[in-house]
Amino acid sequence: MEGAKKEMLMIEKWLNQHNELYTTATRHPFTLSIRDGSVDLSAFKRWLGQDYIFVRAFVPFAASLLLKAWKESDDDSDIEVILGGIAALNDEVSWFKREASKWGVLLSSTVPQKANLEYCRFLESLTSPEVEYTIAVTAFWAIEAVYQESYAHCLADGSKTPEELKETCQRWGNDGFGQYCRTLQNIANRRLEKSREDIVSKAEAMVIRILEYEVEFWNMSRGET
Ligand SMILES: Cc1ncc(CN)c(N)n1
Repeated sequence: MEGAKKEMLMIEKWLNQHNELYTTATRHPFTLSIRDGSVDLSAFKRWLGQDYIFVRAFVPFAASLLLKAWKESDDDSDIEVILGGIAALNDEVSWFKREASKWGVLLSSTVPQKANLEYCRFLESLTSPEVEYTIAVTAFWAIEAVYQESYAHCLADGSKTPEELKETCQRWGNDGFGQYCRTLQNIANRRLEKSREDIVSKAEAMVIRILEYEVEFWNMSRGET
């Protein structure tokens, strides 16, 4: 419409403001090496073992988010979206077990590295009832979005992703997961629009921390820690 200026939504605004950090998280050398086919398979196996541990901690966080949505959300459909996400995580746990056995990664003896332990501890802190739904759902979106963006890039035009890693990339890079992340983003934006200034600032700080944790998580694939 002529003359009408569209207000930028909160998350879009943050992604512009923190573009450098977002790009570091979503175009990390590890995922770029998958995309260009130069990936070191031992790095991939390290990532696989560590991510299985992370996902196991992510499930209780998602469950706590479901409880917050039930208590605090102004829209009933949020619960269905989050429940769908939890169902996908159920599949994800089974997939990790199958994939680990395919690659000879022994999950039972995989020791969580420092960056993973710290990220999991952070997730656990977000399960507290004192953490508001708006903050938690924004965190949930950010965590899922980094994987979606990173792995979709491994499948996009010009990628040379090895055949045996395409299924991994599909898991988070598929269109359905992309749509799910956009729905989470819409929920977070809707809540942020209605939130007090201090909640919005807290949510922004949360997104920055998550992007930093995600970068540290990818860094673990180098196996230096
Ligand atoms: C570290 C991390 N971040 C995000 C996701 C996507 N669920 C994951 N599996 N692992």
